[in-house]
Amino acid sequence: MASQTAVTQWVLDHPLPVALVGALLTVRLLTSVFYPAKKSTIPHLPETIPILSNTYQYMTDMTTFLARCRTHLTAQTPIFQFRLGPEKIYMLTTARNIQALFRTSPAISPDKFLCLVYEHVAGFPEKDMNRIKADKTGRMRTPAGATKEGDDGSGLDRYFYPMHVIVHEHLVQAHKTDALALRFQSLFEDRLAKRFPLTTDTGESEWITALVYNDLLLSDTTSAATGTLAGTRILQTEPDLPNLLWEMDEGAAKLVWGLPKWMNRSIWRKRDALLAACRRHVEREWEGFDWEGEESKKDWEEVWGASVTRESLRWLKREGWEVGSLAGTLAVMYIFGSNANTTPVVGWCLIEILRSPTLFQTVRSEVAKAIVTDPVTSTRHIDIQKLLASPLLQSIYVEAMRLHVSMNITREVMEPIQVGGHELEKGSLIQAPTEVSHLDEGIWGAEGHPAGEFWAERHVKYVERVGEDGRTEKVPQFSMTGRASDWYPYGGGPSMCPGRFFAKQEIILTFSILVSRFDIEFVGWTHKDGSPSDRGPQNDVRWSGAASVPPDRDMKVRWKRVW
Ligand code: HEM
Repeated sequence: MASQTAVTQWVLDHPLPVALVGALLTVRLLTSVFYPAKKSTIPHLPETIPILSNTYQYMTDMTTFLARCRTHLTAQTPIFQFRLGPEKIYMLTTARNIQALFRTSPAISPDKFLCLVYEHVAGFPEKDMNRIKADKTGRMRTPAGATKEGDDGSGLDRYFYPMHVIVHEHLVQAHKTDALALRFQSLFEDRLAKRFPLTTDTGESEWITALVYNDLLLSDTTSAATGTLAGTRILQTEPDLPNLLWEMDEGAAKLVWGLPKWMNRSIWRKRDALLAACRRHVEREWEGFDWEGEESKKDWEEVWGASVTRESLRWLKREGWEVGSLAGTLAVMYIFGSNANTTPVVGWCLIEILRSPTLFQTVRSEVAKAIVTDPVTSTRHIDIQKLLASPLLQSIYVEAMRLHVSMNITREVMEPIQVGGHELEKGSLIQAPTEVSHLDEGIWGAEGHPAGEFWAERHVKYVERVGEDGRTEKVPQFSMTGRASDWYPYGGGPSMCPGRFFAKQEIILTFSILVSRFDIEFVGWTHKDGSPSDRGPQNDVRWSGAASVPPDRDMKVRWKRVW
């Protein structure tokens, strides 16, 4: 009787795992009826209870699941399969297989995963979700499945292609990205000037003790990046926006796969709060904005921010999409998705630079080469193009992304396709976990610098060059030769992240501005609330497989602005 009560109590105390196991058992039963096992040469990921164990671990403990993937995915066995409930998933690695995944082919589509994001995270209304799900025509001008030559898809209700065109015109083109980077730089420096005012007597600010990640980056970088992409007006009318965004971030990875509302109401409430703020903004500003005027042609204006945001929303409205889809696009593509992925990487770059006094000084000298002084006003600024040319700074950026972006890049098999000598079944999913390729010792390991460790110079090589005086000298060069395909934090192929150029500029600019304009002293490691911690930060495993992974602890520093 006592043990029966204990079991009942355990069940009552653990509603989530119990409900999940119940649901999985049902799925298992239905699956064995509707999906009878077919013979396949692709090995299965071992598990104790068929379908259940792997699914449960995938949903509840991605870090351990990915650690198992790292042991099972090898050069000899670069692909295996497992079931995530009713879905068959192939997990794969090696540059060759990844390249196959990223090629433009009607047999492979990235849309299913994006649809999950639109539906569960961006909250697109049902009618619009049906339009997106019905669009099987891909991102190319010629619709996938076009039957006659010259078919340009006119007359079809397309979503992915027109959005692809807008995003590429306004985000990928170099002059657009450069304009965004300049805007970010000026908004970020304005924030810093307000927060760390220079005193008239010393020309420097007061010393301030603060947490690098939770105090500074989560507020000041977020405001500058949001102001750049989504405009500064929304930050004035919805001042709580940065908090809403980071509150939603706590559970966003769980939302993607459609976690039912009753299982975690607070995550849904936070999502709804961010979406509601964006919806209010769209409703408040739409009518008053002159959609034909001068402002509507600029690279940036304060109401919608970057032209990519304005043009995405303009297109959706013109094509009859509901206001909920406009708000979801603003919230998830241009506010949440961008901040939630760039900020953790900036955080890691800073943590690595500041924890080593030698690296801090080296980075400072490197950034100094990109500082330009105006001959008339004597004011200084950082020249972004010079900064981005630095081999060391690029290497630090690539290294932080390698170690701290963990995404299972997902594709759907639309037609049976051969990958790595195996035929993959139509209707199944393929995932390439960045965590497996990015931590591969054989690819990234170097003597004294194992793949799992941060090494600022991992992507710098020294090449001989004949100088102007005729003497041979060794100069540093940024290099990923031979391993570029094993680094894919931005995915690849037609759906490759179009924000990657801006993200790189934002990340390198942010840590360079802080390191060059501030004197900084390390005080100690802390928990997120500022209480002392006995260790430095590690990846916060709750984000594994789904995003850039933030640090689970923080770094307390004393700093003052010196210019
Ligand atoms: C470190 C920062 C970032 C990371 C790691 C990242 C990563 C990714 C990944 C992995 C994808 C899916 C690619 C695929 O399936 O092949 C993606 C898509 C996308 N990203 Fe990013 N991203 C970052 C920053 C940004 C920024 C700053 C923006 C916007 C300004 C952005 C906008 C988008 C959009 C619009 C898509 C969808 C593309 C499509 O469906 O064709 N991302 N991103």
